Amino acid sequence: MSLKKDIQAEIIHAVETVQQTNPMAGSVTNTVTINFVANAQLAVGGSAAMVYMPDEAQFLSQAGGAAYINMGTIEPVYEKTLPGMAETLHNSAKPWVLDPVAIGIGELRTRLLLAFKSCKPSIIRGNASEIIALAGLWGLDGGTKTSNVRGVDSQDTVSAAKDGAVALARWTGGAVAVSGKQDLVTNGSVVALCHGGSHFMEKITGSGCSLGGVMAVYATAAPAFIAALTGTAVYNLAGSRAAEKTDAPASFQVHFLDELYKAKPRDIAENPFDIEEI
Ligand SMILES: Nc1ncnc2c1ncn2[C@@H]1O[C@H](COP(=O)(O)OP(=O)(O)OP(=O)(O)O)[C@@H](O)[C@H]1O
Ligand SMILES: Cc1ncsc1CCO
Ligand SMILES: [Mg+2]
Repeated sequence: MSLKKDIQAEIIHAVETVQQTNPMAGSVTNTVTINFVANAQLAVGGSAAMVYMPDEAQFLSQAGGAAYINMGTIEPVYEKTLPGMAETLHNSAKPWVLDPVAIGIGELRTRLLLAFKSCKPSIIRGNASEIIALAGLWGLDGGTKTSNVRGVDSQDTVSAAKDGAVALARWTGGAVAVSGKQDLVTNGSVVALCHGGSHFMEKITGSGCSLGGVMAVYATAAPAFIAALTGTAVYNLAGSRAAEKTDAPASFQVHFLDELYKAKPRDIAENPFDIEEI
């Protein structure tokens, strides 16, 4: 079988396993999009739980099959919550997803993101500006501390983040997913370019945050690269289908959740992507 066919078979297996087993992936995630993250995790067949406190994060890290840390809005308590949570996940070889939202803003976020370097997130998911900036913050090739981060929305192209994504994946030994008009997903030796989605995904907040939460759900059932690809594929599929049903963002968000829920394993695996071995 070709590499692409192998990957598609693994995607089907990941989707079916999640739909059959309702796995829990706990999150510490931002207060802007927390509800959308939970709803997206439920729509693909997972179970969601969101916490803030250190002991609760420890509990979820052990109870869940994977976990999600999203840095979008941080609180002083996160200084106690997040480093311990990331260490527990790393030490217990539990898959975890990091979304370095708003990297570059503020001293605490920078300190927390630096501390995650040694905890090697299984999947790093971000838009292009965030991936370039994280590779720079961690001192890896392909990153630059002067990426065009301005807030939480990307100011860079996905292709500009390729070197940083590959360097991050080689550091963690996991996968990196860069979102945008096309999505780039890599494990450091294979780069997939994934197509689909809709421009409306830029007009609703949290399409990226919720994608990170969905990747954590798939990471309970599949290796990091497959989990990242599966999340990316179901988002592109559901986004394209939702855009056929509406011409405005609020109803797009409703249709999008419905299409996440309705997406079939084979259709997800067959959503278009190209593979490059590097
Ligand atoms: N112009 C576009 N066309 C098609 N799909 C898109 C487009 N922009 C974003 N997407 C899709 O939207 C999802 C989120 O990507 P995006 O880059 O907007 O994340 P983000 O900036 O981190 O979002 P947020 O921070 O609001 O959660 C991905 O599935 C991506 O494929
Ligand atoms: C808008 C916004 N601000 C902090 S987190 C967040 C959600 C999208 O990343
Ligand atoms: Mg984001």
